[in-house]
Amino acid sequence: MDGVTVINHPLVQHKLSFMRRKETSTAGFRRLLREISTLLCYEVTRDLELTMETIETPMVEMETPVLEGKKLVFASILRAGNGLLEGMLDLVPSARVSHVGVYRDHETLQAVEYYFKAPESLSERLVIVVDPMLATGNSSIAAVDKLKERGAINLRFVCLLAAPEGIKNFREAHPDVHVYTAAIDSHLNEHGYIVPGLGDAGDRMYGTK
Ligand SMILES: O=P(O)(O)OC[C@H]1O[C@H](OP(=O)(O)OP(=O)(O)O)[C@H](O)[C@@H]1O
Ligand SMILES: O=c1cc[nH]c(=O)[nH]1
Ligand SMILES: [Mg+2]
Repeated sequence: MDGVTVINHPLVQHKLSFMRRKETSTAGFRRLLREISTLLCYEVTRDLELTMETIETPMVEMETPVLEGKKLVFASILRAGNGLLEGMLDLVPSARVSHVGVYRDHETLQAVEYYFKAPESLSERLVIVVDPMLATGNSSIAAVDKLKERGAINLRFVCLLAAPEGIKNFREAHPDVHVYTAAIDSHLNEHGYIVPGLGDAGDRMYGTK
């Protein structure tokens, strides 16, 4: 599918299967999400530009590659995005972080914004937006709208599960933003939940209902 990468690494698929199981505990779900996010981070950053830098090893001077440009930004869509954020920061500890507070109204399925904070100079940084679930796409579309409004121009979106409806809506709204997901599920049910899915990611992470 154009503009969408499915990350089918065996470890990602294995961990995702455990996250889907309804008997997986809150602690287990959180741990798996953190583990899986490091693998997703590895994939979403695999084509980052490098530049050569001169360093001295204990033996000699050498030219060696380092990441080019300003520190990247992880933009977490609250709350559930924080589960992906933590593992990504394990891998890229110097990244900047943006928090985008958006929840989905249960009746209308529209995104309701309640918080936004981002580092300076978004326009000069790669912004990797993270949220485990892409269902209708309303939340991620609203989050990317907001980040673009604040200057972001180079964005990628990473999730765990996507519904075909959400991918279509998101790609129509933001054709310039590549989507990375561990799986594309069958459909949305009448309440806007992904089927077969894994339930409500935020509730499963934090033990709320
Ligand atoms: O694509 P959509 O139809 O917008 O649905 C996906 C959104 O729903 C969930 O958040 P939720 O509203 O449950 O908020 P939470 O993370 O605080 O639980 C999920 O983490 C996404 O942000
Ligand atoms: O299946 C879904 C849909 C939206 N949000 C979730 O957490 N799960
Ligand atoms: Mg939720």
